[in-house]
This record gives sequence, structure tokens and C-alpha cells, in this order.
Amino acid sequence: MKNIDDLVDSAADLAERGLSKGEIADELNVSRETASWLVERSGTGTTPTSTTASGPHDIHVDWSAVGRDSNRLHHVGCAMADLLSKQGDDVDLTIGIEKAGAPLATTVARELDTDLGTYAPTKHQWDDDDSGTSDGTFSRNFAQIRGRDCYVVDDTITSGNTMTETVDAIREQGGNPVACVVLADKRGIEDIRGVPVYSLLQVIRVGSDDEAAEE
Ligand SMILES: O=P(O)(O)OC[C@H]1O[C@H](OP(=O)(O)OP(=O)(O)O)[C@H](O)[C@@H]1O
Repeated sequence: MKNIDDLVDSAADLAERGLSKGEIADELNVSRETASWLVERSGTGTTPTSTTASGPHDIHVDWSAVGRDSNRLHHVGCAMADLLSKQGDDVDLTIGIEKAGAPLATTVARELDTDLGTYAPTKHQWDDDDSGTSDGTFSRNFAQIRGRDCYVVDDTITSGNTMTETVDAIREQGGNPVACVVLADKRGIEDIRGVPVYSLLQVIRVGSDDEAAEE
């Protein structure tokens, strides 16, 4: 996807196929607020809200050039694993946050020679009519967590809510999150609940207005 018009067209297409705002946000890798704005801008949605006047403050990270090629994915996974290597040798489990974090976690786990687990966060339970209060889930098809140190892998951090939820869920399951790693961190977060966060790319807003600075 090259520009905002492509995103708007994609949002319109997904809305016409009946996807909810949460599902469109998932597909396009943007926040729900941004998904709403894109749908409204396309003319597919309902009456624009006040947030649509100037558009939401979000940045779309398109890493499909990596995601569509297993060789590139492997190399990027190696780079993410390298960021974690300073954490020591005791970790034998890598947890990927679904959906996008799972293939990245697979390559990280292979590089670090750890087991692999996945977590489906609450956002995947979202619908337009609810508040996303369902519990997230760890897949039974992958490694279990109880009593184990682990790494956490995702593609992006926007608000940090997904990573925070995952760290909390791992602890509730009796695991010990040692470090988190993402491709791109839009917030410049150093740690989540005391767990260090590493990223290949930091997205830093330059010349932001007052509203953006308050985010
Ligand atoms: O920091 P946050 O504001 O919580 O946002 C970050 C999350 O959003 C994206 O997932 P998305 O909802 O696009 O779903 P996907 O990974 O299943 O594609 C991304 O993969 C993170 O999981």
C-alpha cells in the first residue's frame, strides 16, 4: 500500500464486504479510530464524527514487503532475535501476538532455539457493538507457558494496550515475560509493567502539534 488513497479504497472494500470496524482495523493494521476515519472518508460509512475533521493521529506501518517473503521474514526475525540476545540463555519460549506477531515469533523462536506459543488478544473479540471486554486466549496448538520464562513478539506498538494485555495474561498463566520485541514502536516505550521493550524501528513524530504531543 503506497498512500492514503490506497488505504481509503481498501477500507471501503472491506466495509462493503461487511467487516466491522474492528476487523477492518485488524486487516489494515491501524487503530479502530483510524479505521473509522478511513471508512467515513471513503463515503462508505455513516455520518462523520468530530475526529474526522483533521483525521486521527496514527501512522500506518506497511511491512508487507517483509511479510510476503519468507526469506525476508527470516532475516528480520534474526534481527529481532539479536535485539533479545542480551537477555541471557535461560529463556526457552517465544510468544507471538496474533495475528501479525505469530509469523515473526516463529522466525525469532527458530533463531533463538526456543519453543513457540501464541496469544490472541482481546481485540480479536471486538465487534462494533461491544467494548472488547472478552478474555484473550493462548492457543493450545502451541507450547504452554506455566512456570516458564518467555519473550513476547509483535509487529507494532501503537498505544501499547495489546502488549500490556499480553504481558498481564502471561503472568496470569504463571509465566514470566523477560522481554518484548517489535518491528516498529510508535510510542517509544522503554518497558511495559517492568518488562523491557526492544524495537527495530522507533517512529518519532517531528514538529507535532499540541494535540499530538498530548497523546
Ligand atoms: O499498541 P496497540 O494500540 O494495542 O496496537 C498494536 C497492535 O495492533 C496491531 O494489530 P492489529 O489489530 O492490526 O491485528 P493483527 O496483528 O491481527 O493484524 C499490531 O499487530 C499490534 O498487535
